[in-house]
Amino acid sequence: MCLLLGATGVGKTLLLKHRLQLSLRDGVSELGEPPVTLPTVGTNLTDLTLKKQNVTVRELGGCMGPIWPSYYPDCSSVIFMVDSANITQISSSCILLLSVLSAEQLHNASVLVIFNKRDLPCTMSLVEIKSLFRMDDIIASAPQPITTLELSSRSGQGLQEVLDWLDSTLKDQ
Ligand SMILES: Nc1nc2c(ncn2[C@@H]2O[C@H](COP(=O)(O)OP(=O)(O)OP(=O)(O)O)[C@@H](O)[C@H]2O)c(=O)[nH]1
Ligand SMILES: [Mg+2]
Repeated sequence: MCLLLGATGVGKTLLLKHRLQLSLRDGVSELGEPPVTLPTVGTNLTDLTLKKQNVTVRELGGCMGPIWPSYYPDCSSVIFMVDSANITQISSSCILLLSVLSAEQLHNASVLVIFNKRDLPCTMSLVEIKSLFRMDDIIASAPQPITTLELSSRSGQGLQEVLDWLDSTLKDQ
């Protein structure tokens, strides 16, 4: 089980329900305009078939933060999403990420941090965002292996890298 976590509105549902599944079926270039999504009150469960291996991804809505830990026991990998265009949410996202990384039950999980919404104009560069996040310090001190990626769930740019990461976590198991 892979958990898809992140503050509300960062783009988890768009990625899981309308991008990962579709791109596996039709290819990354055939995505089209994104449909409207609603805030997830609860969880979204999706099975993905990657190069003949299956992985179940569970999105936990941002508003479910207080009960995220009850889903940690079955989890072998974590995708943590950040809205890199929402500068006011950066510090709270950073605190959320630190609390996820410090959870004992997730110490053996592989972690992917996605900086989403890279299509929006006037966003900071990835270098600036990572420095606000103190990403290098986080990677150096966390017990988990952490990978970072840039993504636009809207355009699909970066989706293939997310699929490749998911595939690599399955091979490691
Ligand atoms: N421009 C742009 N908008 C995006 C992108 N990803 C998601 N969005 C938009 O952001 C809004 C929130 O997306 P959701 O997928 O519902 O967010 P969520 O993380 O599932 O939110 P919760 O379920 O409340 O935790 C929607 O209007 C999406 O279309 C992106 O890469 N670029
Ligand atoms: Mg959602």
